[in-house]
This record gives sequence, structure tokens and C-alpha cells, in this order.
Amino acid sequence: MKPIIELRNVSKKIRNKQIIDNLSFKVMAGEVLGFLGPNGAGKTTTIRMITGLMKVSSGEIIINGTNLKQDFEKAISQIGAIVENPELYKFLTGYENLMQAARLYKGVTKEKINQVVEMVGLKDHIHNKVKTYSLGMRQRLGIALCLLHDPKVLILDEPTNGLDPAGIKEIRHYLRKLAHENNLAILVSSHLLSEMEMMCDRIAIIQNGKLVNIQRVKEEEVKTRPYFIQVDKITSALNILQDAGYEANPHEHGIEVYLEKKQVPEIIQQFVQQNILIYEVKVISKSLEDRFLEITNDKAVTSHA
Ligand SMILES: Nc1ncnc2c1ncn2[C@@H]1O[C@H](COP(=O)(O)OP(=O)(O)OP(=O)(O)O)[C@@H](O)[C@H]1O
Repeated sequence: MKPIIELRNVSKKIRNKQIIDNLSFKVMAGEVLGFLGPNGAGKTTTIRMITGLMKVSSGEIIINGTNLKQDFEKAISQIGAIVENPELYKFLTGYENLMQAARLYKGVTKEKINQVVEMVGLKDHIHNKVKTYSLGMRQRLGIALCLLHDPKVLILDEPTNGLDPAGIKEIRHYLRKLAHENNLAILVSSHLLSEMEMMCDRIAIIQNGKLVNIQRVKEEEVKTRPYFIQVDKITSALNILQDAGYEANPHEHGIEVYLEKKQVPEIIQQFVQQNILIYEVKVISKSLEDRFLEITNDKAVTSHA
């Protein structure tokens, strides 16, 4: 999988207050990454930086290989985003809303409009007025608007706000479909673990502007488990794992990496060949929920808030 969004040591200071602190993560083509954190953790600020609405104080943001600072137009043209609620004309039909937006872009054909309608499952309702739509349908129309210019990245800030469980399920279905079938990299933020678990392939937890954890969700947790490996050369070990396509991050005095049991001896062999000393290998068995509650100190946010 190819990283489509990449943050490298991104920091943001506003009036001497460190809002985002050395944040690095990647969102791959074909995955939905959840950006989870309590209120005020820095999710919106990060999303505003990725979408070019706010400048970084330091660090780099790379969108599909283009550095946002070096070629803003090119980087931004690959992003579709809903940062606040989608702006919709409620007295027009869904189709008319799409036609309005299409005028802003060059070369959006009728076929393209029909294609995005199909992608978000609104075909049967697209000629009805938006005021008759449920919140979930409005979100889906908002997503269709974002897709008109063929972005590689879709970014949605709190897309489930105000939706009932059926609406959340509906959005989840279409986001997963877009990621998996159209190979989009999707970043969604939320402060609710339960919603993120329903929607995402991986979850990145942020607190006080820092990334505290990235973990794969559910199904894949069954196959792969997070291992902690304590080594002397963390960077070399990380490079070996990441080059081989493993999801690995620095963790305390070692590395956290998602592995299947049968992959463990293979990794140890590679480390030994590269003269990396291994002091400890253990499974980190905590669930995502344990980690999140621990991280948020059981305050403000719970998985069922
Ligand atoms: N323009 C600003 N000036 C000063 N402080 C700011 C500014 N924008 C954000 N902050 C502060 O930065 C921190 C992170 O805010 P941000 O909105 O990014 O968090 P969030 O995780 O999106 O939270 P929420 O879920 O409540 O939207 C908060 O403490 C907020 O008060």
C-alpha cells in the first residue's frame, strides 16, 4: 500500500501555545484511518493544516508525493474534504447541487456526476430536493460533492455528528466502499471510539497534540497482534520493518509492530543479520478500548459517550 497522506514531524504553535506537537503518521491508499481524540486534542487543527486552511509551524505534509508547502495547488487538488458541515442548497435537488459544484471545476462531465452519485448510493434520490434528505443522505451528498474532482484523499471532520446509529452505519458502508473499491485514502475524525471502530481500518489516537497510539481495528486484530520489540538500534529496526511493509512505530525503548505469530522468527532473523541486538519480544495484549481509556484517563470520553 502506498502512503497518500504523510505528516512528518508536524507542529503548530498559536500564540506560544503548542497545539500540535511533532505529529507523524501516514494514511495509505485504500484505507480508512480514524483520527480519534478527546475534545481539544488537536484533530481539527491537524485537519485544517492538511487541507491547507492553516499553515504548519514546522514539519512537512506530503499529499500523494507532493509537498504541500512546495506545490500547494497540486497537493490541494488531490484532496476532497468536509471540514465543517457540507454546504448544500436545501431547496435544490441533490443533482442540482452537484451541477452547481461541477461548474467550479474544469471538465466535470455528466458521466462523472452520475458516477459519484452511484459511488455514494444516492441514485434513487438524486432528483429529490435536499430538504427531504436524512442527515446521512446529506452527508453522502456532501461526500459526492468532494469526489467530483477525482481526489486521491477524502478528509471528513466528525462526519457522524448528529447521525443516528443507522446513519453512522450507512456512512461507514460508503466510506469503506470508497476506500476499498476506489483506492482512496480516507481520514475521518471523531471523539467517539465506538464510532471509529465501526468505520475505520486503523485508528490513530491523539491527545494534547501528540500521537499516542496507532492501532488496527477488530477483524485484523484477530490475525495480527501488536508486538513490542526492544532493540538497541530503533531506527534501523524500524526501517527494516517498514521497508518490508509492516506497520511499525517507535514505542518506549523499542518498536511496536503488528505481526502474525509465524512472522516473528523471520523478523528476529533479519534483525540478527543486521547486527541489531534484541532484548525483549512480547505481545502487547491491551485492547483498543483499554488503551483509549488509559490515554484519556477515563475522563471526558468513553467508548459509549
Ligand atoms: N486559533 C486558535 N487560537 C488559540 N488556540 C486554538 C486555536 N485553534 C485551536 N486552539 C486550541 O487548540 C487545541 C486543539 O483544538 P482543536 O479544535 O484542533 O481540537 P479538536 O481535537 O478538534 O477538538 P474538538 O473535538 O473539540 O473540535 C484546543 O485547546 C483549542 O483551544
